[in-house]
Amino acid sequence: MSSFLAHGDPATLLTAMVLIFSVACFSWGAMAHSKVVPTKVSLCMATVNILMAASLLTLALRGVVPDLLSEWGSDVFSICAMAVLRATIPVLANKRLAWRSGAVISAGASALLASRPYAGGGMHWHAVVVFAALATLTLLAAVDAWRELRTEVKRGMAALLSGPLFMVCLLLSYRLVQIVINAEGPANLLDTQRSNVLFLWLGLLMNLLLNGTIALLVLLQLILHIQRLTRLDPLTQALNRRALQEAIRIEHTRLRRGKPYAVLMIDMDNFKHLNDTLGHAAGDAALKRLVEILGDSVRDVDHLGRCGGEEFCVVLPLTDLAGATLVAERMRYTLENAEFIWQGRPWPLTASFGVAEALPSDTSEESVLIRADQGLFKAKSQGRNVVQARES
Ligand SMILES: Nc1nc2c(ncn2[C@@H]2O[C@H](COP(=O)(O)OP(=O)(O)OP(=O)(O)O)[C@@H](O)[C@H]2O)c(=O)[nH]1
Repeated sequence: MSSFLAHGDPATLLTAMVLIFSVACFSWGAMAHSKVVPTKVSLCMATVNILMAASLLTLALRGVVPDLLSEWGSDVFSICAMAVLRATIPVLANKRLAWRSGAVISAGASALLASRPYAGGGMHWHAVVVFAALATLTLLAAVDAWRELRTEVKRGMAALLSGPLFMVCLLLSYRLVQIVINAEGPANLLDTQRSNVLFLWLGLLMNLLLNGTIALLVLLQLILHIQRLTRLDPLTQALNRRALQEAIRIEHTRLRRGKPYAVLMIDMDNFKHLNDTLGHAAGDAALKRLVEILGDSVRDVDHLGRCGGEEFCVVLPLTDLAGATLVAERMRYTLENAEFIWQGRPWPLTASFGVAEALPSDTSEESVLIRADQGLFKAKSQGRNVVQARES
């Protein structure tokens, strides 16, 4: 394989790379125009490809224009391209551009590159600086991608999706080590030596990997976004009724394998009065505040959802009645003592809670929900702002 890849004309390979960058740039530009993909991401990726193509094209001007414009320009373009790519990764997770580290590394590397002349054996020093900067920037991008992905998908999937970026980083580090160890070795991309041609082939693969990985990450974000839209209540961002039903069904299947669960039914007290006094917008804000407060009392494995109106439900896996009652009591207390201010006017928020645990005799999740509902009804009839547990 490596002997096959070692064949090839560097100029042809570089031309192929420029073509790939141009096509990729056009595709990202088209996506930015269509607004299917977040515009910032597509524009950044179009910029990455323009800069990479510019880096290779500037190299072709060697001998025609002064060194500063050809070699130095080419190096700086490639470093800037990777800096933009690194900055783009957090944008995929709807965060801000991470441009600072890229700007510092690009500026530092550009200054170092300009500090020594390219002519007369200076090539080696410059290659070390370029590959060190590129490898560092790719590592930062890969770590960022891994970190963002870990919060959204399983560990294996995160490794698979951020893997190509780590691979590119390894490739660049390999090239760096090769240059450092072999001080006389080829540091010029137009060199026809076997190791350089092999590196160019890998570089071609690297281009495809970089663009392909980012396209895949964009696709993943779109899928996760659609999933969020179908699973979340648009007002409160708690789970919607359908997602809640699915969660309870799954927990009920686990009950048959000896894994208990409990359910809390929660209803905000005197919500109609709040709506009638402060207005519908205040009611909406109160629902959001309620979810915020309840959300602080649940674990990552719990499922908090909105059943409709001002009624909510929490599914607590691996929890018995006593544990669920404690959680409900903590929620009730926190809500009662939390602040809700609407247009400068404080308003007390309280809720009533019905608690039930799943019993081995429950043929379906419906029985658990009915008991939790009965507990809630009792809590309301006891004067509200109360937790009521139903044993059976
Ligand atoms: N602002 C707002 N109000 C809603 C929403 N969904 C339902 N409501 C209102 O919530 C109110 C529910 O009133 P009730 O069922 O009488 O409940 P309550 O006033 O809390 O009474 P208790 O539960 O007995 O304490 C109704 O006025 C609904 O119009 C919503 O999404 N936003």
